[in-house]
Amino acid sequence: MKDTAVSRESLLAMMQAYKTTSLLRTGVSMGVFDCLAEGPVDADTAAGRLGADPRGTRILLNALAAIGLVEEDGGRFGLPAGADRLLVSKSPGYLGDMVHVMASDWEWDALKRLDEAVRRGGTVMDVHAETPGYEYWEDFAAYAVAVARPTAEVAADALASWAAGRERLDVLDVACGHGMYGLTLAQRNPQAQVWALDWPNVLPLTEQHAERMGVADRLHRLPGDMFEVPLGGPYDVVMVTNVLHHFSEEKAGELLARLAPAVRPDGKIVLVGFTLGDAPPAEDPAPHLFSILMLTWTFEGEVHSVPAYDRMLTAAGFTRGRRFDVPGLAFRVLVADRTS
Ligand SMILES: C[S@@+](CC[C@H](N)C(=O)[O-])C[C@H]1O[C@@H](n2cnc3c(N)ncnc32)[C@H](O)[C@@H]1O
Repeated sequence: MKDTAVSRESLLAMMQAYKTTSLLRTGVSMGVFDCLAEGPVDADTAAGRLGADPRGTRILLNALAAIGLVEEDGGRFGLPAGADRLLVSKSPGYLGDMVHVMASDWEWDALKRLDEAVRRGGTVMDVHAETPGYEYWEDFAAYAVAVARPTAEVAADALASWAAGRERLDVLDVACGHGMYGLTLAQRNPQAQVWALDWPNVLPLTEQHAERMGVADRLHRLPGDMFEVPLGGPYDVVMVTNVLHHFSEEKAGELLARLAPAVRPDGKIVLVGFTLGDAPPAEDPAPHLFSILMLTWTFEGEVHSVPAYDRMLTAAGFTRGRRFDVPGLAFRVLVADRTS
């Protein structure tokens, strides 16, 4: 049986977990893993390549070795299995960019004020996830692709046979960020046209991804507030991914009700997000840890349950969602049809 007792060791590890985060973030941002990608080197050589101080580099490399992100052997430092695939920027499985999101000052500064957010029951930040044009969303759009792409593939798979039979596939990607959800549909379906809705400061990033994915000629911009901007349409697919948890169930439901008339009668809505299940928090930690970020960073946001999503969907005029899991990630994809 798993030992769940709180121990001195577990508490001391928790108190210092931020050091691990800082080491990973520094290793990525200074290019340490790229510098070691060609093979092991000593600290002085690494310092020369990084343009950093030899003493600072030696201390950093030994600390990275202490947490297993680098291997040390006789004073030479190299990459262990996994780091070569996940932390070297040229690798197709590169995950390092996510430090600019998950280990960013934006998130850390918000979490420093968790106690105040708990007392108030929502954000105390002057600038936060609901601030129009928040700069964090530019970093998110630039760097969160590695996690979004596999989830977008699951969503595209879920729609594949239905989409293939359609002459048109007009897609509205609401709060699109990087745009991976709509852009993946465009890559898979040559008839697809994608309308990308987000704040004006984010859409240039979406356009860059569209260029890279070869679908920029089928991307259209809808800059503005998703609660106010004219939606155009109607659309065959409306995608609302990883944004409803910014709001209470009531406000998220209002957004879905606003979007519903923009969906063609035989169209579909696709939701993506963490979902809260019935398992105790210790058995399914991801949604609870994510809700902590929402508490510090939004007025009323938190992770919703699948029944809550179904309530919002049916109240807005959709069927309940068909649920698809994403291998290795805690996201769920929900696909629903219009009923009215
Ligand atoms: C967590 S990101 C989700 C991005 C993408 N849909 C995904 O699934 O990864 C939230 C996005 O919502 C956008 N956003 C937040 N509030 C918005 C609003 N009121 N109107 C338009 N976009 C908004 C942000 O700019 C950001 O790009």
